Amino acid sequence: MFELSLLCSEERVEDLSDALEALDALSVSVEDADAQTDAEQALFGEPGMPAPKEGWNRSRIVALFQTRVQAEEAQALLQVQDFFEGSEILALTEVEDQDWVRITQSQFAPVEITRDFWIVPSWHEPPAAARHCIRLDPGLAFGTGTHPTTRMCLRWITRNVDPARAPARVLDYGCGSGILAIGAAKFGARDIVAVDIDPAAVTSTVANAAANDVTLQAGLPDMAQGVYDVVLANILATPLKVLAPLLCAHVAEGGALVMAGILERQEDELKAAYAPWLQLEVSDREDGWILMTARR
Ligand SMILES: C[S@@+](CC[C@H](N)C(=O)[O-])C[C@H]1O[C@@H](n2cnc3c(N)ncnc32)[C@H](O)[C@@H]1O
Repeated sequence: MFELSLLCSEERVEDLSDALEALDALSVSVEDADAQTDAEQALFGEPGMPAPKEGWNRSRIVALFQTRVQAEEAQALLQVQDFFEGSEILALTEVEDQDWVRITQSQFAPVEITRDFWIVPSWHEPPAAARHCIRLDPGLAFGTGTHPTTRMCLRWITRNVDPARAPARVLDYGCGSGILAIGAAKFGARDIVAVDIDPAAVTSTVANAAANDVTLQAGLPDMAQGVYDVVLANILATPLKVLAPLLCAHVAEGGALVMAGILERQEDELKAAYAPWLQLEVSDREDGWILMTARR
């Protein structure tokens, strides 16, 4: 492929971008020509909202073409347009073919939860020390083991779900990728329900469970019925407060509630919200996040 880049003022960005698209560019991107210098301008936008400005004072437009002929034709045609005045061609260069799959995959290394428990993408060999291992690829749903909240829940599982004891009934409420439910299975839980309000998370959980030879039931929150020995909920403080009566009602006598997604400064408000049912305590901390647990 071939990349044509040009420099223009903010007023010319729209006309030139439209023209490049009309000339069969595969993609057109606009960036600050002064990025990484003292003259760099910060433009802040909200996802899904129109850009705050069409471009920067000095904008660099980069258009990608399938062939050199297309890129050269576009360059020649643009240069004779009146709206090209004041702009300049920066370069026309060939873009090397890249193995994007390999480049993307190389960014995801195995994640260590404890010395012998790892989250390992399918394209990696498990580390030699990994006695327990979850095979998980980054996908649409949250939960690849890289977030402190997920890691704290998994560490709790390693310490408290015991393969030698009776099969534990576990509820993963807000399962995302299903990582906690699968982690519980790896440590001996045998009766596992994983629920999420996001149907894409349910799909992801089913696929990840199958890839790990784990049997569980996954579905929307209504699937959670009755009481469980362990209730895991890594959501966020506000929904956790709203869910307090529901989550507590799912904790069996002698069972444990394990919650993450809570910032250190939210400890007291969570304790107060759960006080009518359970006494929460902080049992782990990482990067400003806390793990709050309670026993019935
Ligand atoms: C932070 S992710 C946690 C994913 C995974 N359990 C982990 O520990 O990495 C929170 C998940 O909770 C789900 N969620 C948010 N509010 C929920 C609610 N009220 N009921 C059920 N699931 C909810 C989200 O869709 C998301 O998948």
